[in-house]
Amino acid sequence: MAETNKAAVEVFEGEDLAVSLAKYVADLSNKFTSERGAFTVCLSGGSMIEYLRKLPESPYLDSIEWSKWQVFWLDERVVPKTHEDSNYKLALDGLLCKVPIPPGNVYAINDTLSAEEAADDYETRIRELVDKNLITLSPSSGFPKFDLVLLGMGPDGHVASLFPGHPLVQENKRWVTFIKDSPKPPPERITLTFPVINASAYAALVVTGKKEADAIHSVLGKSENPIKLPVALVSPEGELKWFLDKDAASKL
Ligand SMILES: O=C(O)[C@H](O)[C@@H](O)[C@H](O)[C@H](O)COP(=O)(O)O
Repeated sequence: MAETNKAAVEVFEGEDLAVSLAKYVADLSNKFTSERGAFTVCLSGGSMIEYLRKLPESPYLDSIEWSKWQVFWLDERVVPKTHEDSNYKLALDGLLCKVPIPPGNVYAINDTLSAEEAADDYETRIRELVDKNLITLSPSSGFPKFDLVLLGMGPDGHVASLFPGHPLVQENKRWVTFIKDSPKPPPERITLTFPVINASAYAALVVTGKKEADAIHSVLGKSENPIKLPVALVSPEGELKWFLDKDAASKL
């Protein structure tokens, strides 16, 4: 395992990535549920849910204290929850319907609102949970501190719905914001901002595939003039761990 700054980078073959990711998430769930009786997790769309496929299996199905999980989304598409493009639906079908997380602990985006309204609404709901001490604030930045954020990365180096060259990448006041011109369809999305991602206690970046190799090289490889892709701005207060497959790591 290689170390970069505070980040650990591991490259996996075949099933090993999903096996290791499940153990990583389960270990953090045990840590936070025993330390503070809750585990706040932010999910992504894309292939993340597929990579979490070992969690609803033995031994984790029985060993994880699912009732203590509080589930959020890093980003969501502005579509009905039943739509094929919905990140909520993806997580529901692939993970949430298979594990006993109380429905009240699952914070889906309100799909009856416009993008602007849904972003405001999601931020307000996170603020309410901060008031109830379910989510803490980072003492250094004042942004909400999730226990674990699970990030994917697109071939262009985007994370959540923070795309290269888009002004949202610089957002430094809002906790949750919206985009109406996402280069990855569908165009309307809401997303947590970088200060929230970077306040997290733990962050995992799960990246697989040959199309991602150039972006991975630009952020983790040795380059004289590294291009600042959004993924390069992931720098949590806590620990960052990269889970790569051989294709994504092929240019390192
Ligand atoms: O809603 C989305 O589009 C996702 O949340 C998105 O941010 C995703 O995490 C990346 O695009 C990586 O996608 P893959 O894991 O499929 O490469």
